[in-house]
Amino acid sequence: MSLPAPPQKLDLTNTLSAPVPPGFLDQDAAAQQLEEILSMPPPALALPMPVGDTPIRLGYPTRFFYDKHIDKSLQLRGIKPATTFLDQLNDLAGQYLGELRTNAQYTSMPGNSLTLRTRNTGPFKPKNTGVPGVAQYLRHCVDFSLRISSRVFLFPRAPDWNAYLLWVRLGREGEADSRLAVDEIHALALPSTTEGKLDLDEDELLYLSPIMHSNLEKLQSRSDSIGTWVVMTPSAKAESLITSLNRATIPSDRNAGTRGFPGLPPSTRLVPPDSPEPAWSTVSSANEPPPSGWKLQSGGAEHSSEDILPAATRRPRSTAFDYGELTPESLIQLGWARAVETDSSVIVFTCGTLERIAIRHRKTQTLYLSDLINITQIRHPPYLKLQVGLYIAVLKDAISRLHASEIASPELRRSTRKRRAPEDDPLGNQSKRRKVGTGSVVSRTFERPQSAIKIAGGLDFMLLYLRYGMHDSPAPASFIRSVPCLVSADDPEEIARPSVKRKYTREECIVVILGPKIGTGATGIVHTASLEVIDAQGRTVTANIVVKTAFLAEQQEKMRHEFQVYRRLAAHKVKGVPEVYGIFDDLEGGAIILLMSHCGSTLWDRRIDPTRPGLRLDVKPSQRTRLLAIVDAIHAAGVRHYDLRPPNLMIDDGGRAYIIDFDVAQLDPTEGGKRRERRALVDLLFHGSYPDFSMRSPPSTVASTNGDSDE
Ligand SMILES: Nc1ncnc2c1ncn2[C@@H]1O[C@H](COP(=O)(O)OP(=O)(O)OP(=O)(O)O)[C@@H](O)[C@H]1O
Repeated sequence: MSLPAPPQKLDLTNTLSAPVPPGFLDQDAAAQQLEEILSMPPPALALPMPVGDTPIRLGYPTRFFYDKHIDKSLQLRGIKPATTFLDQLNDLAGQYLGELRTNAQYTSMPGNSLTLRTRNTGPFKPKNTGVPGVAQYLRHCVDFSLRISSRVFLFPRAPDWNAYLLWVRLGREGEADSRLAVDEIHALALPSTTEGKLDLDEDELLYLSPIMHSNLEKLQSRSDSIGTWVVMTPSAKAESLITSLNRATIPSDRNAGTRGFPGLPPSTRLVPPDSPEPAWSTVSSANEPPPSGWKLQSGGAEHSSEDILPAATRRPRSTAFDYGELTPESLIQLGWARAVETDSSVIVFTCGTLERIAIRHRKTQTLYLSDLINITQIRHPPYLKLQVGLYIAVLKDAISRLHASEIASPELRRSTRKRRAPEDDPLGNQSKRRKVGTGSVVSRTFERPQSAIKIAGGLDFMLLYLRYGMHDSPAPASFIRSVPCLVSADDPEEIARPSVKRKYTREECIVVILGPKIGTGATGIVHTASLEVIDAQGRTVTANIVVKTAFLAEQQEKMRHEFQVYRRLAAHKVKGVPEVYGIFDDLEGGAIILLMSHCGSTLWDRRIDPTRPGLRLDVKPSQRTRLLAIVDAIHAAGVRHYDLRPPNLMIDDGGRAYIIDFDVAQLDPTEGGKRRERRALVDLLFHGSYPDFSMRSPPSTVASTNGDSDE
């Protein structure tokens, strides 16, 4: 069987010239034929067996760490059935298809264009294994549904059935974790240009109403995707999870376990509205009045007491993230968290054989679950028609919510954003953040506050709060120091592994408040953060820092190796690399974090005219000289970096240059290796020449210590 074509844009070139005049085509016969096409059962999925012996797990991805810190006003509070939802989707599809016939908009028999896969030729065998294979299968199955919903909802006057809507995996998240049998970031998307604008050509514009055009542009500027699809590989376990979703309860322990922690000043959050005219009646029949617009809610932690009780009093056996088994509860939590992050109203749980559709009602923080769908067997309504109704419902909901938020929050209309950066507020809201911590204790002396970093260097216990996007920790995570601060420790060679106390006072705690992500790499996710401690005079002193988080065992191994390299550099007093304030371990396991100084932005992000071929770096002569001096100092300390690329060369706000990212660096390299590395840096800085600008980090050679092996 032929593989599915990649998602196409509307191609009207062959059809523009010769639409059949209305009246010449039997509209009833055309509508009947389309119904027949939509009644075809999808083929069964024959997923190839994975090669090799990497076990794949139905576990919660590492995002679990972040999902424990969702703002209370956005968390799931209830689960209810939506037993009529599938019929409603069927009716919605029927309504739009009916309009096509009533308006005599069939210009050819649908079967002429939609014949490609109408014959049942046995099971569908995707090329890929695992979740990508299931995604390929689903894309194949719903190709007609995408074309038909594009036509009836967006281009009813177009003469043919080309797909405009896309069903995709969100690119910004990078590769899926190939060890997991679940991936929860598939969505519906509108095609966009490389500049992040709506991708519409002249022919498409011809058939798009000006109102719909403006709606789509606004939608595109808000978000690059709509809806949340949680895709699993088919198995008895996955089927049982989807089947038993309706019996899931809300877990009571889904936040970090720290108790008695200090509350942060409340932040004001704009909670986005539900649609005032939902495409589904299931939810509006709830007793609550429909929301009228954007609503302010206060978030922030609520507890406060003298003693802070850590989440655990012993270090975890392993700090590495352990996927664990998915349960119906955690599967729902996974879908809900992604829906909050992408501001989706619809969540589809699918494993290529069974499926459930869920609606997220924001106001009541409730998830409404449809009846179970058997993809190949469901006849009433048929699967393909159900999908047409679903895509229309998702679009209608997104557009209606767009209007509701515009009425209540006119400044959102002025959005000129081209493409949402990964960490832009996914709610599209302008959460007002107060500067945290300063002034909470009134100073009575004129002494200079002690440096926050110096004080933090002497403390072992840390409370980690998340405060950006959908995050506002209901409870902070408890972390314990596992290596010393390289700036203030008397003897950074000493590995300090403090034990965990039963309770801590506020003065004994470092408070770190994570802000948005600024980078991701092989080691982990990097955030800006604010660090706060109390000085000897009782004043709160703060510092802006950067925090790198590592979850999986191999990431943590890299991070600990990176720390050893920084320790060597600190011992040789090398300047021009990040100051490192220690690694801390999550007392509930699953994460370690490295605290370091902020070194500005990368030369890669600062390159001149990235649209033109060739690398043109924005680097001043004095910065070049400093970068070369830094690499000389690094080499003199007996370290070879091994990854001197533009994303690892930084310039801070004061114009000072830095070199970061030592996770693949090697100790005690050969002299020849150091010379070659310096020459490569000269080539990069003076000639913009570099082997492959899109190259990722070379594979880690952490175990070896004298590597010249990559040359
Ligand atoms: N100290 C810092 N100051 C400012 N930004 C930083 C700092 N450390 C990291 N970043 C940002 O985070 C990104 C990823 O960090 P880093 O390269 O250290 O991570 P990694 O996981 O080791 O990546 P790689 O896959 O390249 O080895 C950097 O490109 C940079 O944008």
